[in-house]
Amino acid sequence: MSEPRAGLHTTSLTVRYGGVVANADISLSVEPGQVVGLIGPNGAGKTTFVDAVTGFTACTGSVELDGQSLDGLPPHRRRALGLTRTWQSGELFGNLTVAENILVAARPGGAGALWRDVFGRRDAAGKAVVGRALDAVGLTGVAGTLARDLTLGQQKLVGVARALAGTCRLLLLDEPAAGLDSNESLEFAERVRSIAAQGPGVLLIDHDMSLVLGVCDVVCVLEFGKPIFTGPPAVARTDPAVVAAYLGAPMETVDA
Ligand SMILES: Nc1ncnc2c1ncn2[C@@H]1O[C@H](COP(=O)(O)OP(=O)(O)OP(=O)(O)O)[C@@H](O)[C@H]1O
Repeated sequence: MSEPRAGLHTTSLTVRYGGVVANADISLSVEPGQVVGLIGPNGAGKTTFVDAVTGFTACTGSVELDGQSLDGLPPHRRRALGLTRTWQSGELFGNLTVAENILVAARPGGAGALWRDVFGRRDAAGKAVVGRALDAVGLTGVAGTLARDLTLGQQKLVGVARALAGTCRLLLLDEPAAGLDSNESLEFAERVRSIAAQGPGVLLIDHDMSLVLGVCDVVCVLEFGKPIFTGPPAVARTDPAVVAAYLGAPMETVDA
């Protein structure tokens, strides 16, 4: 018998919203430790793909994580298996601390545990979860800060920390760099690489092409829900179909 395939694998994933085919026959893999970019024009189907993989929207085809089929599982079961995501809109609770924001998403143990967390009686296990998640995104000393008092860049990182807390085998980042300046974006790229180096595969959606083409091992380009290119960023930069559909002009490679 063959070994189960590690990582995320979709086969012929298709999503229809009425007459709109938002994802058409997408077969994509994200291996452990790999950063894969999913790019394309507005409305190309990127968020739909993340919604389908994470179980928030119905699809046909199949989704597999570390050899296990996720088909038919609700979002919380997929999350428990280590499939985690961020959302396009800033989803932090501004009037909770960073630690509380992380714990409300990651904390097993039901309402009693959550109640203790929110009212400050966090146990050692909860503190360790928060500490590990913040370390992974390089944020220190902010656990007790209210989320609304963080910079936008820090808020984005806390969103990622929240997705990493608990079990994370595959991280899906939906436009995590929107609103970041170029320095914050560079710093964010380093964080993405270091997260992948610790094990989980990362699927990155963003319109910041310097970030995506600089950080990803592979990019998949969608147009009208269909993959038109899957391959190395260096090739995507000048691929005629990618240039015509999305980039507008070939992109120069910039040495770090
Ligand atoms: N819930 C929905 N109901 C109906 N149509 C939808 C729904 N969500 C998305 N769509 C449509 O599906 C297509 C893909 O949208 P999607 O949001 O996945 O694109 P996107 O590539 O993420 O765009 P953006 O870069 O603007 O975030 C679009 O035509 C969109 O209008």
